[in-house]
Amino acid sequence: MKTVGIGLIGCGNISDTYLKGIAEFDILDLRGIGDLNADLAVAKAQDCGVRARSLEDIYADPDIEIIVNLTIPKAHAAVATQSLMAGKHAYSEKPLAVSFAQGKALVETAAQRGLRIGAAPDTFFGGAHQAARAIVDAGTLGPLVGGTAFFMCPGHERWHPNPDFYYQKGGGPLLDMAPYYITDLVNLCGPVARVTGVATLPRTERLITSAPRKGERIAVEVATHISALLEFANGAVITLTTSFDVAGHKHSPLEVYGTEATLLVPDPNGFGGAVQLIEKGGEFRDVAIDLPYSDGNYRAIGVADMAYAIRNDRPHRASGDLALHVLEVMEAIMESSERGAAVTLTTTTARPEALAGDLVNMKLAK
Ligand SMILES: NC(=O)C1=CN([C@@H]2O[C@H](COP(=O)(O)OP(=O)(O)OC[C@H]3O[C@@H](n4cnc5c(N)ncnc54)[C@H](OP(=O)(O)O)[C@@H]3O)[C@@H](O)[C@H]2O)C=CC1
Ligand SMILES: O=C1CO[C@H](CO)[C@@H](O)[C@@H]1O
Repeated sequence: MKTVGIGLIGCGNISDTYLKGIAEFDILDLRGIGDLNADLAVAKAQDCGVRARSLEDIYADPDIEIIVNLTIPKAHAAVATQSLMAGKHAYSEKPLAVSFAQGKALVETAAQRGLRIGAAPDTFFGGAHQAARAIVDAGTLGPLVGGTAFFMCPGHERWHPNPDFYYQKGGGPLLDMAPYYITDLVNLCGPVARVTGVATLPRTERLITSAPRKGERIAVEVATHISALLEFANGAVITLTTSFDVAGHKHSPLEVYGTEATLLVPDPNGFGGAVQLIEKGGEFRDVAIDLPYSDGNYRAIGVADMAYAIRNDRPHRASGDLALHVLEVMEAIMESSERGAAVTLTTTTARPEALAGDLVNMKLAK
């Protein structure tokens, strides 16, 4: 099958993971990397044995079909729009955009131009999350009733070299981390219909404790502790809390309850981990994970899926519609907090197809 040319824009912290991931999928042909900071792109290219190019050059290259956008959230929409205007399919890191209106415009632009738009997270392709999905699809849980989703930590200024964006519009624990949780929940339970949320901002300033900017302070523009109730279209009600203000906790990342059984799902910011099941009257047991992509970090599999989808003329899974729905859920949580009332969503989305049908010899190859 003809490979798909890839241009990568944004050579910061997460780019190494993508460069490794892109190299793992035969369908992807990386044709160049670029960054606003051209020196950074050159240094990264030298380290990784790839080619640094100017942004203009990447947008203009007819052999590049997909632009992978690893810039900070505030730049996602502009870079994706420019990619689409240059006739390229666009795949962005999460969130799709910093507002629902921006995300909607992107999805519309892609449709008008007959191009694809997609976004991270792609961790739901992971073997553990696909195994959890198979349990739900088999009906083992019975009708879904509810669940919990928790991401809570003391904040990313402890380790990220340039953590400002986590405290600006498009950041905060909700837009930064909830995409993993909400996307996996949609993968398992289907779309969300209505949300209620309460968001707080316990600290207006954060102290960077990571190198090289240790000691600098960041002004906080967004809520950093948010609790929400997600009412799914199928009737399940799931509690979600995301926080950058919690020293530690002992909740599981994701629990899904049905009338017949409870499913424990591992951290959706990863591809693997233990999936556990307890059926009524039984004991917790580990679910066997005999699916691929559970033993490492396969970020960029969503890009590979988009590339195969282009060649095989089928929908891609980490789609613009899915990312837009997730973005609307997050924005609605904030709106609910401001208004003190539940907010009904305007979008819905189909669950992404389970992975098995596109695997050949246990590798994504269709
Ligand atoms: N860090 C992580 O562990 C993970 C991050 N992500 C996501 O990946 C994205 C990037 O994160 P991360 O790598 O940490 O961020 P970084 O800040 O480390 O890197 C982002 C890079 O993008 C560049 N950039 C900003 N705006 C533009 C633009 N308009 N055109 C071209 N380049 C631009 C920045 O340049 P400059 O600094 O000069 O502005 C910077 O070099 C975010 O959406 C984040 O949520 C996802 C998973 C994990
Ligand atoms: O998306 C992300 C994945 O997890 C990291 C923390 O562990 C975040 O910083 C990041 O933005």
